[in-house]
Amino acid sequence: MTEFKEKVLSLDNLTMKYDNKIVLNGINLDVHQGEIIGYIGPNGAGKSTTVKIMLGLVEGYRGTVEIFGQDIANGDISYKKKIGYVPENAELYETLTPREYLTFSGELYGLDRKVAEEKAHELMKNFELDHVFDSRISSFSKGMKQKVLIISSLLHDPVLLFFDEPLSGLDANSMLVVKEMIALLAAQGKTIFYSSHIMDVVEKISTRIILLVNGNVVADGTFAELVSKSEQGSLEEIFNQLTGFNDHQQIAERLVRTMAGGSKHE
Ligand SMILES: Nc1ncnc2c1ncn2[C@@H]1O[C@H](COP(=O)(O)OP(=O)(O)OP(=O)(O)O)[C@@H](O)[C@H]1O
Repeated sequence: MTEFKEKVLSLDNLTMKYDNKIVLNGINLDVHQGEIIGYIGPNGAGKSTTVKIMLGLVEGYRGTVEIFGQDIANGDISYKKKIGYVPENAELYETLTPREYLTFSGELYGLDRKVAEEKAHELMKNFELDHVFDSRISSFSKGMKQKVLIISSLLHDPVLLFFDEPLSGLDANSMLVVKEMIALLAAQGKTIFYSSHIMDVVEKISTRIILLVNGNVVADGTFAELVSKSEQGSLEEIFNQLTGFNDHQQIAERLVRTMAGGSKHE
């Protein structure tokens, strides 16, 4: 594999509070070109907050965030042109068609209208969606909408991609395509920051895994390094161990007992 050395992003003592509650507790992180970072952690750990800060969507943090060697607080937002983002909860303009929506988002990133439209059509074909290029997005299934979002994040050929649960709603075949595409993009020197709760996918695609718990990085390394430190066989087991979670069985039993409580069938 080609080795890329350039530092793409750097977090130095990144700290964030909401109403005096610490959400990020001094994160230090350097990410280099070509890395696929699996950014994982329990619900509420601070993953989306980190990503939104890097995208310039959340302010009020402390510490320094550098992207492409530039402090994002310096007022120059041109770094965003080289970033692609698939948010977890996306807002699509559903009354538009993919032709309209994708051409518009391509133009926002500075592409020529015709180029954006042709590229969007080509990418839709790759996802076997060209037959609905002119249908309203509101009529699409969840997986079809997710594909439009992924296409929208790729149109301007970004060098840094943030994917938050990108496989959400995709069928098994489409998942394979996206996973393979991520590996190819990284091999070309693009950098991927991948957040997901699907541990076996993160385990397989990431070149480096970062586990965030209560706003602290508690593990950072390749899957093999994490396995050798924790003596666990899967990322799911490592996650359970490092988040101190081992009472899933009792919780499930409590849920099922509570569910039956007060029911007429008793
Ligand atoms: N705008 C906000 N105002 C107040 N608190 C917030 C805000 N956004 C996030 N938080 C809090 O910050 C913490 C971290 O949230 P964040 O969305 O970053 O977690 P996450 O790791 O992405 O979780 P999940 O896996 O559930 O998506 C949570 O306690 C959340 O309630």
